[in-house]
Amino acid sequence: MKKEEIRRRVKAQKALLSDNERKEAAKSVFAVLENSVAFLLADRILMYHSLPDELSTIEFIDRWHDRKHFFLPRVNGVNLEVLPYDRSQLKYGAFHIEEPVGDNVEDIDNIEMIVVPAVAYDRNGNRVGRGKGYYDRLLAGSRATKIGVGYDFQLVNDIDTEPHDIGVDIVITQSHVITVRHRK
Ligand SMILES: Nc1nc2c(c(=O)[nH]1)N(C=O)[C@@H](CNc1ccc(C(=O)N[C@@H](CCC(=O)O)C(=O)O)cc1)CN2
Ligand SMILES: Nc1ncnc2c1ncn2[C@@H]1O[C@H](COP(=O)(O)OP(=O)(O)OP(=O)(O)O)[C@@H](O)[C@H]1O
Repeated sequence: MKKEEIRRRVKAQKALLSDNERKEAAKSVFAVLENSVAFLLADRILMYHSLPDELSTIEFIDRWHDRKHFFLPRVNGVNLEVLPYDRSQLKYGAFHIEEPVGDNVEDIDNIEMIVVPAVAYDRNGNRVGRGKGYYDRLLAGSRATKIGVGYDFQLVNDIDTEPHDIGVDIVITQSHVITVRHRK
């Protein structure tokens, strides 16, 4: 399926969710994540600070921030920078997403796990984002374990990929956990 078509469909399905469905989905997806070997082994983890239409990461970050080193992305022009998460030091940035402040930019090589937001994933770990290529550019330089999380309907049958697309290693939704094989 074409990326534009996927974006349109997922947006329509998100609009139908109740607050309770949103809450329950985030709870169960992050419960799977926190019990995964990959998460238990990782200390330095790049999360995303959720937008209202994404699985909420707020409760999860709150729960674990004393025990893991969390990082968040910050938009800088066409690129994402990675900075340490500090709850008291967040500011609304581009796209009205809360981002870290300061100049403590982390080298992406030091990140062991990345929870990658997306509009949709398929069973081969391909992803469709919001169409600006931020994560494709960031992930191109990283060997971290990449985890995609989303609602069940964000797992789609197949995604038309382009050469610059970088996929994820694991996809977690409420009803599915997919470990992608044969990734480069
Ligand atoms: N929570 C979160 N943080 C993130 C991302 C993300 O997808 N989710 N990003 C992932 O790249 C980067 C920010 N990129 C973004 C790109 C577009 C839109 C956005 O709201 N797009 C509108 C379309 C508006 C427009 O075209 O300008 C939309 O999707 O409806 C948001 C974030 C970095 N941080
Ligand atoms: N590694 C890269 N280097 C330069 N440009 C890139 C790279 N990856 C993607 N782009 C550009 O970014 C634009 C958006 O790509 P695409 O539609 O695949 O984004 P996306 O995967 O949906 O978004 P995101 O990665 O932000 O979640 C494309 O025009 C593409 O040319």
